[in-house]
Amino acid sequence: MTTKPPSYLPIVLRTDQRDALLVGGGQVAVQKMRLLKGRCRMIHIWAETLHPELAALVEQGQAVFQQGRVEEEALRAILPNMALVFAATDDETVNEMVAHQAHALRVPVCVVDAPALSSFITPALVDRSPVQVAITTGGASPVLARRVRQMVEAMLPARMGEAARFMQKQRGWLKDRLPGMKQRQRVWESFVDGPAYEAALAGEEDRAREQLEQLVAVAEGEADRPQGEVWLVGAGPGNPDWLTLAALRLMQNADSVLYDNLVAPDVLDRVRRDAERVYVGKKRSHHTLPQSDIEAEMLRRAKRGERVLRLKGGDPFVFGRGGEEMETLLAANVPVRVVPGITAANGCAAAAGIPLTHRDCAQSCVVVTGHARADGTLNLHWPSLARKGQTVVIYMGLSSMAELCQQMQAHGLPESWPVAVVYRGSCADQRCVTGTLGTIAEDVRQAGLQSPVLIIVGEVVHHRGEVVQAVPDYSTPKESA
Ligand SMILES: C[C@@]1(CC(=O)O)c2cc3[nH]c(cc4nc(cc5[nH]c(cc(n2)[C@H]1CCC(=O)O)[C@@](C)(CC(=O)O)[C@@H]5CCC(=O)O)C(CC(=O)O)=C4CCC(=O)O)c(CCC(=O)O)c3CC(=O)O
Ligand SMILES: NC(=O)C1=CN([C@@H]2O[C@H](COP(=O)(O)OP(=O)(O)OC[C@H]3O[C@@H](n4cnc5c(N)ncnc54)[C@H](O)[C@@H]3O)[C@@H](O)[C@H]2O)C=CC1
Repeated sequence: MTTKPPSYLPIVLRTDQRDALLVGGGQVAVQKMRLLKGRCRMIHIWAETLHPELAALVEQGQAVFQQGRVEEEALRAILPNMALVFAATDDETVNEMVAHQAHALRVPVCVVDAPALSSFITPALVDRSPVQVAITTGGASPVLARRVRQMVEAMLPARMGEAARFMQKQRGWLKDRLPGMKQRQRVWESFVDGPAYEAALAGEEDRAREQLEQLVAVAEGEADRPQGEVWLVGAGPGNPDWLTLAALRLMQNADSVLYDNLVAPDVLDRVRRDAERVYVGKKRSHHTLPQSDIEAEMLRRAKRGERVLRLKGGDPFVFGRGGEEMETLLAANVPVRVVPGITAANGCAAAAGIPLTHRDCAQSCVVVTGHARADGTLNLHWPSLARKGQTVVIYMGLSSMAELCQQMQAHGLPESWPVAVVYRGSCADQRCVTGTLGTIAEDVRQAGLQSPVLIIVGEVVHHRGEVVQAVPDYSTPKESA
């Protein structure tokens, strides 16, 4: 005969005015204590021995300790004062006895290693108080519950609790202003979907309040949709696992996204499905849209209320022209948020296993652009680049590689000076070619590398390690040299 698995109802129990009892003082009791701490009036711990973390809590007056073996009589006396009980000793018969007494007195009890004896079980918890997410597998797999918690942790902004508290504070006056519940609901939906929410998350109460007032005015039919915002966001070198949590959140919230060709398709896939996608290009010498048109497009969209995501490969402030875009937008009074991304120097170095600095050979690292001037020459200060003890990282340098290598040697570096060229670092089709100032131009030509590449010049290239690739479905890098 098969027994039906237990069913559980997740509810939210008020505990601040009640005490809780922990029977047992070991590692597992510590885990349960962390849940109770700050949520109950007092934690009572009954055990023979006490884990140092529990002892510290007793010291601080947040828990009281009763030392010794649990006794039935005394247990029955205190149980009715408890909101809940954990039986967490390593002695099965003791845990059973505690459960039995608790059931008799109808006090909720969790026996940590015996769900069958428990009237409740403990969920994994994501805490952004007052926002809390409890995860249960109904006892099927605590490790799975913990894994789900990790996923939810990554999804919820760190300061979500702050935004929730802000929203709570506004509910009183909002109810007076907008008596219709449907109307209020719509205002709150626009709030959490929009820049006001981002302001609340950032702790900018005044700005959030101002924007909420605007939404209310819109609901009352007294104003147009408020102005939008532009988010300048770095998408990193291409591996979607290397996006920041903030980038991912904004990608999920944007109304439209303006992206250039360095943004990997895997990254773009993570943008909200119904966001309008605008390709604004930028490959060497054939810009899809000139920079001024890109800026005008962002302005136009923000002015009509959109949350515009300007998604850039790498980092917006490292050779990304994010500085110019920010200045234009701010001059037009459009609010701008900037979220950094992993820039190609960091990303390609990590992906290729080349440290950018190393105590043995590189005390500094210089990043420069290898983008040539109209006359085809590079505008770089060679004496400060061609130095030992330093790593030089060149962005967009493929087409001027020959001049670069020649100038480095003309300014004092030996022909044997190491160079690495990384193509699409961190992406599934990443490649890395290594050589020297004397050979690399030919090595790269033979390997058939195209743009985009990042060039790393310096002895750190000798420290290159065969690192495990960051992209999970990726076998081994296609190698030459
Ligand atoms: C039924 C339940 C009763 C209860 O304790 O409430 C229970 C029971 C048992 N746990 C066992 C083992 C482990 N438990 C964890 C971790 C957690 N266990 C938690 C809850 C629960 N555990 C309840 C079900 C919750 C649900 O599924 O909904 C979490 C979620 C919350 C918390 O503890 O606060 C917390 C993760 C918190 C987080 O990280 O977010 C780990 C991993 C680790 O510590 O990393 C291991 C070792 C790996 C393994 O063995 O699986 C064993 C076997 C003991 C043995 O074999 O000796 C039993 C007994 C049994 O299953 O019969
Ligand atoms: N639910 C869960 O998440 C997990 C449960 N477990 C189980 O939980 C139990 C406890 O594990 P740990 O905390 O690691 O054990 P532990 O050995 O570190 O601690 C046991 C505690 O129980 C106390 N104790 C034992 N008999 C007592 C009695 N008669 N009266 C009062 N106190 C008594 C001891 O003084 C000690 O403080 C074990 O049975 C273990 O198998 C283990 C891992 C995870």
